Amino acid sequence: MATLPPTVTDDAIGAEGVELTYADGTQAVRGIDLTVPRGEFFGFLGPNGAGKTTTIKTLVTLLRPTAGSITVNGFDALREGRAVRETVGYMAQETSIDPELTARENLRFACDSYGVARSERAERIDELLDLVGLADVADKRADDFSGGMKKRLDAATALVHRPPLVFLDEPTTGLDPKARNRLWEYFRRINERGTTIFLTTQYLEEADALCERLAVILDGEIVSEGSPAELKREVGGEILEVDVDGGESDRQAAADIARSVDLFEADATVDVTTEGITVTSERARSRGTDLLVALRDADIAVTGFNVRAPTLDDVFLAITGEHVETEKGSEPVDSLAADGGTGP
Ligand SMILES: Nc1ncnc2c1ncn2[C@@H]1O[C@H](COP(=O)(O)OP(=O)(O)OP(=O)(O)O)[C@@H](O)[C@H]1O
Repeated sequence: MATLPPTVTDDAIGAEGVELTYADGTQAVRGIDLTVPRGEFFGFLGPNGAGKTTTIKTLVTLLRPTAGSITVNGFDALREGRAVRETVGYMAQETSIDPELTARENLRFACDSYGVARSERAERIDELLDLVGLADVADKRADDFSGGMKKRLDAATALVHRPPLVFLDEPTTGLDPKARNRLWEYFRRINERGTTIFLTTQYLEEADALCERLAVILDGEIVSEGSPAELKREVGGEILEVDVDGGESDRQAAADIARSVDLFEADATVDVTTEGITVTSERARSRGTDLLVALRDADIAVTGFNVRAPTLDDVFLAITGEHVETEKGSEPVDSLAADGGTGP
């Protein structure tokens, strides 16, 4: 591991009142307080443009905050930027690997950049190739790799100096589920070795599967924080989904009935969806059939009915008023076949 100062706190990241306003006046980050304990797998969620990447860039000292204080691995990000950079790994959204070089050469180059001692390089590189399942293709050019393999190599280059804290900015965007799952395995493994992980992702099931704790950022401010289970509890009950035959006016009429009948608590939420309505309520399960009766009495044809526990997507919807956008309009860059066959 990279050397930490002798008087480190138990926190990998401590940020207070951090603000970042770009030169054109865009207030991307507006007063963020954040604590990430050492060893935690932490997730940072938010819609596009909410300020996730800007926050990461201030934490890794690529951007200087307009206000506030940041401590990373016990170092002051404003006064000890170099020490911060030496003790963190950063996997940016844009790949940092050189397609002309082999996997091994890319890692050698990263060792050079991070000043890894020559005597340690060969062993370190072999260990990382093994960790991310690229040992078999170590001497092939990265250009021939699938999207998933490139991302794994990219993650490995962020780890050559054995940083105790790694920032992963949307590391699985555009990958198919199989390649994504494979990366999750490696991230879990890195975390189990004691590395603190700060992850941003647009895939809520990814955050749910990996993260011990999450913060949601909206318009440059953290609006919610907690474990995935805590955030789901905040949604307030279960989700009753009712599919309704007919058009928008029928769905609207169904929603009006759900709001007017005395079945659900006052703060239950009723939303119109493309298929019908959803009711988020502590009584979703116990009063669901009563709602069906009320809808039938109003001559509204119900074609489907389901009660389920909230997901992080429901959390996101409740907090931001929108579902998470996933692919940003792009096709997955990976394919099942292209990612197979290497590593464990
Ligand atoms: N160099 C820049 N100059 C001016 N404004 C910027 C710059 N970079 C980002 N922004 C703006 O700052 C805000 C936050 O952007 P940021 O990239 O941090 O969000 P994000 O949550 O990471 O979004 P995404 O998921 O799309 O990457 C946005 O309004 C964005 O347009």
